[in-house]
Amino acid sequence: MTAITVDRLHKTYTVPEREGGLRAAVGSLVRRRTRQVRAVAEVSFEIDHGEVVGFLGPNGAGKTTTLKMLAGLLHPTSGEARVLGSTPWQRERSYLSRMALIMGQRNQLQWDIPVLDSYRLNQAVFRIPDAQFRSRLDELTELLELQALLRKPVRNLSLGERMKCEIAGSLLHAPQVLFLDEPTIGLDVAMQRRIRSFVADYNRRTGACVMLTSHYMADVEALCRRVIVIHHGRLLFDGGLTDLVHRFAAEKTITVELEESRADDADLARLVGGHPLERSATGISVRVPKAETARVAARLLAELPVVDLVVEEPPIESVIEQVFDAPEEQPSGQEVTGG
Ligand SMILES: Nc1ncnc2c1ncn2[C@@H]1O[C@H](COP(=O)(O)OP(=O)(O)OP(=O)(O)O)[C@@H](O)[C@H]1O
Repeated sequence: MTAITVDRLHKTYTVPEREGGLRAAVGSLVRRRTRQVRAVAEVSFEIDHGEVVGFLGPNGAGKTTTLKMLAGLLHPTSGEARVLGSTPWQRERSYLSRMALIMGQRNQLQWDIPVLDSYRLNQAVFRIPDAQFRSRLDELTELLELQALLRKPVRNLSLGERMKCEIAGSLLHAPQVLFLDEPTIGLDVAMQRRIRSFVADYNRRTGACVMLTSHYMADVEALCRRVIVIHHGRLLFDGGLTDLVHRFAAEKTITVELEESRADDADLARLVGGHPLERSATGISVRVPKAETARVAARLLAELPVVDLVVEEPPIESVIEQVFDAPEEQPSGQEVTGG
C-alpha cells in the first residue's frame, strides 16, 4: 500500500538580489530585485508502507527541499503530494502526529534544558498519553543507550550523543513515516553503524516507511534496496540499488590470481587491451569497460596460468559519482529568470 505519492512536485525559491555599493542599496529601496532559484523540478515517485528508500543527489540537488515539503515545512510552487493520505503542507494535526523529520545538521531539541525535559515538551505537543510515553522512552533508552544522557542539557552532549537523543525524541510519538536527512553526518564509524542498525530495526518492528538522505554510501547499502536519485532538482533514477549499479557502472574490475607471475609488463598490457592494470603479490587486477569484460577475461584465462578469477562491480561511491556526472539540460541552483 502506498504511503507517499509525489506528483510533479516543483519548488522555486525567490531570493533577493543585492548588488554592492550605496547606489544599489538606495535603488533596492525603490525597486527590489529578486531572482528565482529552481530547487525541485517536476519530481514524481511513490513509496509504499514499510519501504526504506535512499534519496540521493549531490549537494544542492534538492533533497532537503523535497523532504521539507513532504514534512509540511514548505509549500511547493506547484505539484501535489499525499503522505499517509494527507497533503503535508496543510499541516493537519493527524498528519504531523504520524510523521517525523530528523535533520542531522539541525538541532531540534532545546539547547539549554535536559534531554528529558525536551522529551516532555514533545509529549505535550504530540499529546502522548503518559503510559505510552514511558514505555516508548524506556524502549528507546535501552535500544540507543541513553540512560546517562537524559538528564544532561543538550549543549553538553557530543555530536553522536546528541544525534541519538534527537532520533529518540523524534520517535516518541511512534511516527509511521520517517524523513531522515543526513542522520549520520559527522559521526564516527561505530556510531554510524549503531544509528543504521537502529533505523533498520525501527522499520522492521513498526513497518514505518523511511526516506533517507546520506552522503555515506554505507548507510544506503545497509538500509536501502531502492534508491531515488535527483540531480539539479530533477529525478534521474528510481529503482533498485543493484539496478543503479548495472545501469551506470561503466567499468568492471577483473582480478586474477596466478600460479606464478611470469608474464612481463608488455605481455600483460596486450592481454588486457591496454587498460589500467595493477600487479599484486599474487596476481593482477584490471579495470575494463563493461562491454570488454568477457573478452579480456577469456584472454586472461586462455593465456595465463590462472588459479582464480573474480569480476566485480565498482564500489557504489564511484557509480554514484558517474550518475552525478551525467549531463543535464538546465541546472538548478542558478538563476532561471530575472525579476
Ligand atoms: N531557503 C532557500 N532560499 C533560496 N535557495 C535555497 C533555499 N534552500 C535551498 N536553496 C537552494 O535550492 C537548491 C537545492 O537545495 P537543497 O538544500 O534542497 O539541496 P540538497 O540536495 O539537500 O543539498 P545538500 O546535499 O547540500 O544538503 C540549492 O541550489 C540551494 O542553494
